[in-house]
This record gives sequence, structure tokens and C-alpha cells, in this order.
Amino acid sequence: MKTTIHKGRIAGSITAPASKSYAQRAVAAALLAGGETTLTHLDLCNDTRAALDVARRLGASVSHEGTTYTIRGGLNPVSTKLNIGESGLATRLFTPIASLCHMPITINGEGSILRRPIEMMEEPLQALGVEVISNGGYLPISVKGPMRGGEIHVDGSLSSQFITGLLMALPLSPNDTVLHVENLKSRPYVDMTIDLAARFGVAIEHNNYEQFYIAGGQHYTPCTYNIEGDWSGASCLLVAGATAGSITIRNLNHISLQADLAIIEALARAGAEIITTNSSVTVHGGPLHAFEFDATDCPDLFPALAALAASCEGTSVLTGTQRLTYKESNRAETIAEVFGRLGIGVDLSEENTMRITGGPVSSAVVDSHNDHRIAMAAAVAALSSDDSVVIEGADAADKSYPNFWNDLDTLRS
Ligand SMILES: O=C(O)C1=C[C@@H](OP(=O)(O)O)[C@@H](O)[C@H](O)C1
Ligand SMILES: C=C(OP(=O)(O)O)C(=O)O
Repeated sequence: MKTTIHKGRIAGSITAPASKSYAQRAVAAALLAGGETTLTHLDLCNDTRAALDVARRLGASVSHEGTTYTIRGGLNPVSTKLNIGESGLATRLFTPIASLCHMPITINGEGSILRRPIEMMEEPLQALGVEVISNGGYLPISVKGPMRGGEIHVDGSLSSQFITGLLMALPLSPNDTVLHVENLKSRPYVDMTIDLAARFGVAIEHNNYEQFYIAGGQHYTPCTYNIEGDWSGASCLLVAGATAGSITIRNLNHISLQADLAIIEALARAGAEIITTNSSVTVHGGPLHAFEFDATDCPDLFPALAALAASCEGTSVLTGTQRLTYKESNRAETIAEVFGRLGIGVDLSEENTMRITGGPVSSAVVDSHNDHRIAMAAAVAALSSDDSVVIEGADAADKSYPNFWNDLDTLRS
């Protein structure tokens, strides 16, 4: 899909979509719980839809009325093939869960996930007694458990998602596990996992995120769990509030564990006016200035931060670009290309650093590279353009925020 976004102002309010990070974790916990779990405020995006499909294939029964989902859990595969769509989290979360089963299960996906590495899962799963065959460190991957527990080492520098998968699956293995983690990045996502597991009655202990102690033989207890609004999805439109008018987003919890709550700090550093209540955030624009921000632990914010920096006076310095190579696109390169076409200088010459010099945004045709966060960031930049920006591959937003283009329309009318 191609969409054209004209320059202009935004105002008004919208409701944040469900956090796909929490939704996928909650669907996994509901699958692992013997009994009926109710998930509320679960509006679907492609990644969450994929998680629900995988949960069904692994034995869950799922029904819903509106955004309230009832999931009857119990790990009991009805299929030996899982399709995780394009979701990095679903790949690295459901592979350890599938490894709890006695039968061989193959996990495959489509689009960008086929180019994203999964090699980090192989040795640790083997050390836990799982037979593993991958496609040279990429999908598809076949696993045959059951995963036993034990003592393993995992490098967390490329992704935290496999650690999330292990933390969620290993409590159900027969033996205890000591998981040694080096170089953990995206740490708030691990906090989200531990917190969600605790809400389902599962205990995970750790020593400064370096050793995790996971008792085996635990049980997930079914419960009613509300899916928080998504700070990641909201981040681009909050930036649009700062660069092109004002915005209120409801259904955002400002004491959330979500990594991308950090967008508030970046907006404040750039000089935006921010008002938070218990369940909403309002951002007003004004003169914006260059800011410095380390996004190592909240890598999904980079595209939104680039759109913010493009509208700031001066050169903003963002660190943590090493985290971006294996996202839906090579995101540092994609940001440099897309914002370069819009006339915004993006300098990647220093390691792990992105320098963005704000200035006028030119009309151009840009390609999302099938990356949802790039499509949404380009739309925000377009609001400050001299005329309009054509975004090719705009439907990439369906991965996390299918209603994004409608919400943007609402804010413009
Ligand atoms: O656990 C999660 O929900 C996620 C963790 C992060 O990935 P990495 O740990 O690979 O950085 C993030 O980029 C991704 O969108 C969602
Ligand atoms: C990187 C992302 O997701 P995932 O890794 O789960 O595909 C994202 O949503 O920006």
C-alpha cells in the first residue's frame, strides 16, 4: 500500500493500541496455564494474531467478545508446524515453549523474520536436552524436547527475546535452571517478562540480571489480565504532538515497565511540554532543540527519535545503534536512507551512534522497507514537510499498529 501524507497540524485525542509485547507474553502465559484466562483490552495486530495462532496450535482454545479474550490453556500440541508470521518475539518466545513438548515441532515465519538470526537459541536449548535443527542459524527451526532444565549461558547482546522465552518456559521443566546471561540489552523487556510471570503465579529470581534462578515444576495460574496500552506504538504520534501541534493519547500508564515509556524523557529533553495523568499523556509542541539520548535498552524508539530530531534545532546524538541491525530492517541504515531522502542529514560514521541534524523536511517518495516503525516515523516527518511525502509499503504498520493511519486521520480532521 502507498499512502501520501501532506504537511499539516494535528490536534485531539486517540486511544493507544494494546502493547504487542505484553499481549504476546500474556497469550503465552495463558497457553501455559491449565484453566481459563481472561485477557482484556486485547486489540489485534499481526504479531499478536500470530501469537494467538501459535497458542491454538500448541493446544489453547481461544474465543473472544470484542477485545476480551478467553483462553483455555494447557500445552498439548495439535500441530507440528507453527507459523510466527514476522514476529521476532514470537519466534524466540515460542521456540523454548515448543521445546517443552515431547514431539518434534517446526517453527517457521515469513518476510523479514527469515533474515533475522536465531542462532543464539541453538546451544542453550541443546544444553537443556532439546534436539535442535535450524536453517544455518535462521528459520525454520525444529525442536524436539522435552526441555529438562540445567545450567546454561546465553549472550543477551543481540536480543533479550530468547531470554524472555526461556524465563517463561523453564518454570514448567522438571528440573531447576541457572541461566547465566552476559551483556543483557533491552533489559526493561526482561522486567516485563518477570512481572507478567509473577502475575500468573510463577517466580523468577535473579542476581543483577546476570544469573537467573528458575525453579522447575512450577505452574501458571489462570487469571484475568489487562493488556496495557502500547508506549512503542504511541511513541511516533507523541512525537507528532511535539513537532506538529498537540496530542492526547489515552490508555497509557506512565508507571509502566515498558521500555518505550522512555519516549517521555526524550521529548522532555527536546523541550516538548508533557502532561501525564493516570491513564493518558498530552504532548504540546513548541520550540524544540537538539537532545542526546541512549536508546540501547529501548531500540524500538529509534525511528520515532529520528522524526523528533529532524524537527529539532541543532544536531541530536542518539546512541545504541548497534541494536538495530537485525530488526525488521537494518534500522540504522533504513533511517539514514529514508530521512536522507527527506533532506535530513543522518550521520552514522561513529560506532554505535546516530547524529541527526534537524532542518526543513523535503517532499519525497520513501519506502518503508516493510518496517512498521519506519513507515510510521516517515508519516510523522511528513507532517513537517514542505508539501507531502509518499510512503510506499505503508501497510507495514499492520505488524504492530493496524489502526495507525486511521488514528492519524482522526488527529488531522
Ligand atoms: O520482548 C519484547 O517484547 C521485545 C524486545 C525488543 O527486542 P530485543 O530484545 O531483540 O531488542 C524489542 O525490540 C521488540 O520489539 C520487542
Ligand atoms: C523489533 C520489533 O519486533 P519483533 O522483534 O518482535 O519482531 C518491533 O516491534 O519493532
